[in-house]
Amino acid sequence: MARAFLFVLDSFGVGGAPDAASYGDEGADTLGHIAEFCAAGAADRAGLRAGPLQLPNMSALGLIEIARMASGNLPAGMEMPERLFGLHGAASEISRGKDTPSGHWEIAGVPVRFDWGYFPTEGDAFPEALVEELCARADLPGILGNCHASGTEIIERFGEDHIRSGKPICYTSSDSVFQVAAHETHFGLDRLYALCALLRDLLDPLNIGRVIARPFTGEKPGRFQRTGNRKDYSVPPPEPTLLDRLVTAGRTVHAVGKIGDIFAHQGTPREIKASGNEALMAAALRAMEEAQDGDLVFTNFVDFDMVYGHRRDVPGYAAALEQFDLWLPDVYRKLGPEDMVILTADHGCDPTWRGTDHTRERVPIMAFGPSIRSRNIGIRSTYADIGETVAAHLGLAPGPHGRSFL
Ligand SMILES: O=P(O)(O)O[C@H]1O[C@H](CO)[C@@H](O)[C@H]1O
Ligand SMILES: [Mn+2]
Ligand SMILES: [Mn+2]
Repeated sequence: MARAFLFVLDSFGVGGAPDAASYGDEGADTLGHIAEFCAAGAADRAGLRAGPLQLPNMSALGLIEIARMASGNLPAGMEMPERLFGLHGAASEISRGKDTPSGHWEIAGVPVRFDWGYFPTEGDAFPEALVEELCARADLPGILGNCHASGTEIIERFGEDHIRSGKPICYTSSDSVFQVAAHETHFGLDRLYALCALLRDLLDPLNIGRVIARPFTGEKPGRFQRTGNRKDYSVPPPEPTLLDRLVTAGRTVHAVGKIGDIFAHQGTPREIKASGNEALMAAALRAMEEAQDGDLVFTNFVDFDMVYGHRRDVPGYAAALEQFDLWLPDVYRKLGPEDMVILTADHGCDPTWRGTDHTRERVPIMAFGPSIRSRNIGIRSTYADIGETVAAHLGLAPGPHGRSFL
């Protein structure tokens, strides 16, 4: 029997979402703009990388053709491969949110057709009654922030005040999210987690998708650093996902990185934590060795989004892609004759775009394995086709959303 390995390059969009304009994202193109900056010499960084974007392995898996199909543009400066391997295509998202849970759940066969709750961009972000209840129940002297913000900027701004006052830094973004930044030792990591768990309960009636704990260390601006102890408190998916279906069928889902958190720990009997793309890839490769016939290894590579996309760091994003590309032969070497790998993404986060939020884009689909012949699978109308393909590959009955491209 076969095994499946699903790798989500968090935020690696390829532009061209048909509904981008209604998100203010018309023209956003994570891959296209990174390639353009690289080709123009605008993504050189001493000691890190230089010149045109080099992704030879993903190009051989059809990435250049994917970009052309998805956005209408060829990524600048990238070299055309001599021949292609595997299935290649792109997918549009039908879930309304361009957030991580919506993207992952849709990949796992469950599009999100309802609207999440969001916090206002003007004035205080959080309702007064909520803040009062939070402070009373968690015995807090108040909160800092209470606005839309970039997570690294807001700890620079309020970090010292937070250490002095003991007030947690609370902020949001264009996602359905309540984020709490607090110092790992001055405030305490367990106390931060307890606060986020309490918030999770308080925010359910407002239909907020996620509460995120954002612990940091350091004593003053310029020295504050977020740690790998980030923790997401997601609401559970609205229907059984591919992961639940696999577990019901007696399979093991190996959830690497933040997959467990994203699925609210449903259908993730085995969770493997790692911080940083390199450690995540090492963990994924180990899980590939351990996976049995019929299993799924599902890995999220969060750095693309968290460390480079939201930070609008083009050279950093380009270097992370180039590094990831070099790991692909190691992935290939772990495959048995019936196995399949799918590389995809959950939304865009164009590092050249205004603001610091996600961007509505199509995502790439690159599927490969020793027994998978090269074929163009076109533009799929939902990410759910990815989950249905994994389901078909692993011998599950079809689910209610999406269609397998096998
Ligand atoms: O700016 P930071 O804290 O990285 O937050 C970003 O990360 C969150 C989850 O992806 C997004 O909602 C966005 O706000
Ligand atoms: Mn994401
Ligand atoms: Mn993000």
